[in-house]
Amino acid sequence: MKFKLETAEGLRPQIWTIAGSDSCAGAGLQADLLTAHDLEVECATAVTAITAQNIKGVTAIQPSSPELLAAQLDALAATNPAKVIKIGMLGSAELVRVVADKIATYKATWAEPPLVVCDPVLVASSGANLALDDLMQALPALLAQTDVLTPNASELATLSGVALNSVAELKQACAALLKQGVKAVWAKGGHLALTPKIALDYFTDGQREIVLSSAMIDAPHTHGTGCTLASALASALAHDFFMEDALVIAKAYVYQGLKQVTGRGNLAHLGWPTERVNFPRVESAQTELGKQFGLGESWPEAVPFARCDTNKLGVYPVVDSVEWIERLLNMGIKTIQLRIKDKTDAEVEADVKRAIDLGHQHQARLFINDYWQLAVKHGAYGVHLGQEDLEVADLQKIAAAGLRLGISTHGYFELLRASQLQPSYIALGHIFPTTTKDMPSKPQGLAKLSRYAQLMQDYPLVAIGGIDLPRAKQVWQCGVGSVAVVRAITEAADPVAAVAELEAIVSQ
Ligand SMILES: Cc1ncc(COP(=O)(O)OP(=O)(O)O)c(N)n1
Ligand SMILES: Cc1ncsc1CCOP(=O)(O)O
Ligand SMILES: [Mg+2]
Repeated sequence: MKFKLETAEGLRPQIWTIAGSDSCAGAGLQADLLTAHDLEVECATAVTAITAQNIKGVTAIQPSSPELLAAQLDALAATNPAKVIKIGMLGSAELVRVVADKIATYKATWAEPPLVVCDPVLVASSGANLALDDLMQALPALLAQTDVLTPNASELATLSGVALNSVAELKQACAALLKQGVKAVWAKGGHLALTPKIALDYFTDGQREIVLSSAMIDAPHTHGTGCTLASALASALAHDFFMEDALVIAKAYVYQGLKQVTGRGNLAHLGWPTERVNFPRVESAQTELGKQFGLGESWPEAVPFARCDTNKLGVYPVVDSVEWIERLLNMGIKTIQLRIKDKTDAEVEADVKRAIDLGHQHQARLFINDYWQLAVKHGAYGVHLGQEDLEVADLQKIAAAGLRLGISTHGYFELLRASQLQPSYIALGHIFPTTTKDMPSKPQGLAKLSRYAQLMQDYPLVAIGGIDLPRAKQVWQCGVGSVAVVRAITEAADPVAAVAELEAIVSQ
């Protein structure tokens, strides 16, 4: 079942597009509206220009007056404050100044300052040059208000003054824009000569670098891809996805649309992306492209792990003592985890060994959290590791010993990156608020969970975090194969009844 992505008030989040009208509706505000609708946000518009164009090019432009643009923005600000503002074509320096001034005010005065995604439409993908010299001069004021800039190769080269003949120059160009006050740059590689067969995108905010790749699609037309990508990014950010998640959603949305460019040459708008083939590959320090980009973040190499004997791992208690392991195995639990925190190997070894032995006796899938060396040493069914654990664990050893591996993930990006390691299961969390573990992020909720489950429907998936008995049914309806719980069992007045109730839910 797919749950709706909506605000606490039951509304679609609000975004704005400040953009030009494209008469053929493949790009500009028309593309933004179609994208926003597909990605389940409400999109208000402030029109910067009316253009006459088709996929062959732009034949006329009539910019809005600065007063008219300002009036549109004032009208929207009064009743529809935006969570994210997407900026597209701004036909003149005066309009750039109006937008930069207004956004500076919103950022300074709104209770929830908007995020700004700016697609610097200097050259449309159809080839028409919409840039004006004085527009370039006005741009720095807008760049200073921009959270993510989404230039294509030629826009990036023009704005930074750096030719893009190498990875080093691409990075240099992005660094130059960060210096101008842009918080992050997402350089779109669709037109990059560096990797002709791969549509490669490079994101940096000066702290982290993300490289996403997809096979290049030989589409007859790419009109509107830039606008669509930026508005898809804005839409995903409006749903509170992390930046890295929003990037992969946007790239997948454009990719699926490009595969089905319409007979008239416009990108297709096909709804929320759900098919894994349309999602990009996440490059890492170990991959060919990752090496080319000098990605530093340590990330393990992919190794094939033993598979779980089922995709439906069912009720999955996560407990911190051998006593609980024994009690629950005696109740018939078949998937279980020993999760002891903050002790030395020597302190936990006896408990780990005892739990593993009990797992074998009951023919249960016994996972050890964190202590992977002890799990290997004593032959556990599997190991559970989080994102940070992956940076230090030796996955080759875990795989070579025939243990299963479960990995924690917290969104699309981590899910895709984890799936590239082909673990035995993937955990998705935290779904609801929890007091059991300090979580740096917000709970994911059912709407996001149902989308992850749809994307990875052939994979053993485990949902975790704040799942109590009343919520377990809805979590199960999202399509996961397992419900992992701590307090729902350990703090239940009657743990036997709680297990029975959970078992009844997962057998539906
Ligand atoms: C099934 C399952 N999912 C997630 C976790 C959390 O693992 P991790 O992120 O490594 O955090 P700690 O549990 O180690 O605090 C888990 N243990 N089990
Ligand atoms: C270990 C862990 N990882 C993500 S949430 C969580 C704790 C889940 O505990 P509870 O079921 O009591 O909310
Ligand atoms: Mg851990």
